[in-house]
Amino acid sequence: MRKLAAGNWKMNGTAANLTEVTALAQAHPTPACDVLLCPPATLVSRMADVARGTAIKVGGQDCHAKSSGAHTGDISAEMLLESGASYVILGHSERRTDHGETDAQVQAKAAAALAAGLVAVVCIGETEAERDAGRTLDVVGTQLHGSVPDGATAANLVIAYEPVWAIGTGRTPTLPEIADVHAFIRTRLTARIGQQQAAGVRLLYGGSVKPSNATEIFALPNVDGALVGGASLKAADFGAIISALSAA
Ligand SMILES: O=C(CO)COP(=O)(O)O
Repeated sequence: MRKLAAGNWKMNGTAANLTEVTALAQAHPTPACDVLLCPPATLVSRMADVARGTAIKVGGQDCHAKSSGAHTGDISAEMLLESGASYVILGHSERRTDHGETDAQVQAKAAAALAAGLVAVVCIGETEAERDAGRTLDVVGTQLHGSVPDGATAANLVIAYEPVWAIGTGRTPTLPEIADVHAFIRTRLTARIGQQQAAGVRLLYGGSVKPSNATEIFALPNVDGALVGGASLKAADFGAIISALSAA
């Protein structure tokens, strides 16, 4: 499978930051992995223009489950596609927290993304309290089961395991802990969509991935890339992560 280095710019970036995309494309003209950047919705179209003809793919950070209608402030999967996106992040823990998104809503959004022809990057992960209570696999399994839509395949689904307590904190699980959760996700995905498809779904780790820890994380079995927040904003940092993944 072709691995995936995905950047989530979250609510960061204006047109001035698109110089980072140009720099990244120049530094990595033919990466040995897929490269994705997900800017705020306001920048999707312009980033897609900048990235056209390069190895960089562009994605959204959320979409509505419906393709159009009276939903002020929302955007649909079809709109993202038309803007030049080929991926969309769904069910990020910040969406689940800030907007109360449930597994059922994430699943409906993911179904809409697949129907529109986007690749859905479905995010799952436990809180610190859930990990401390020994409930990590229980929580991750429930989120996975509830969030993956029917019709998901290796080609249209990516899963990002992002422990909530590791996001933006500089803390990460231990390497064996990451490997355990990823193996569990692969097993559960196999039960959900079958061995052939599940084997090809990219499982990303996310949460405080940096150039300094990327190589050891990418060496783990069932880690097929990363979903990177803060370190995706600068071409130098994200480029180093792309190099680490390309070498893995
Ligand atoms: O939430 C994340 C990516 O979606 C991870 O963010 P950080 O890499 O900033 O910890």
